[in-house]
Amino acid sequence: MIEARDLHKAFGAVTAVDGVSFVARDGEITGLLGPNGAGKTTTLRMLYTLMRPDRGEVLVDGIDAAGDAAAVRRRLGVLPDARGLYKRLTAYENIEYFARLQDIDADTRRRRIDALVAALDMRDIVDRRTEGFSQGQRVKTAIARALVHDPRNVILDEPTNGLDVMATRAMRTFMLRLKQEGRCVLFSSHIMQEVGALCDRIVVIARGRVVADAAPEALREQTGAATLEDAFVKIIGSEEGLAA
Ligand SMILES: Nc1ncnc2c1ncn2[C@@H]1O[C@H](COP(=O)(O)OP(=O)(O)OP(=O)(O)O)[C@@H](O)[C@H]1O
Repeated sequence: MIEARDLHKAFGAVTAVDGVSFVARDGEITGLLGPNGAGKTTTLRMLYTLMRPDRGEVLVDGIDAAGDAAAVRRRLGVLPDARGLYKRLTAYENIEYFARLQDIDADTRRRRIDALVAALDMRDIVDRRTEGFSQGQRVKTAIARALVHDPRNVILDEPTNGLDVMATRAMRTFMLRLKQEGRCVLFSSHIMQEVGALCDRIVVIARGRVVADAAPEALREQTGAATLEDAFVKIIGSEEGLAA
């Protein structure tokens, strides 16, 4: 379980995150949805301990990130916005390097990497150096690397960004599989259809604040909109109206 409690973050005069609170539960997919610049990446960065909040708390499986960041990191698998692979290493070596950093023994390493390579359908690329990889191939490698220590909680920053239709579908299937395994899956997106199709819960963020937090169907009903996309536009529109 991942919990954001009243998170705040400013960069000079820019308030990126302004009191964000929500809970992402185990066995559910939670979508953080918002327009460009809403504060999604900044929120996720605080959740995965890359960035310290100015104020507020992050709890992962009840552990306070400010108190024990290392324990929180062990419980998290993260696909950051910058996918960053070692280009001279093969995909396998990239994944294995992270497994070694987590002190995973050789047998377990091999077993887990084989399982991830099969699940992500990356047998044809696993022994290639990552230099020159396509966007989709990079994302797969970065996800396998993020999950090699078998974390209970998974944070994905715009996981389908730059992927083609087939790769996007495969990514969605993979996320549903993580959910079925009982993990807590939290991802960011600005694509309404994607969030609507996948999520048990949608947290809508605009101008650094949570403006809605509900199941997709409830969100539609609350706004009286015909489609989720209309609901989203209504929610964001009213927020901007309020702030103007
Ligand atoms: N390191 C930084 N320095 C200065 N400003 C920043 C920094 N990181 C984020 N911001 C600002 O904070 C705000 C929120 O940015 P953030 O990247 O969290 O939004 P986002 O919702 O992820 O947007 P997008 O969908 O465009 O990726 C923006 O106004 C952005 O310019």
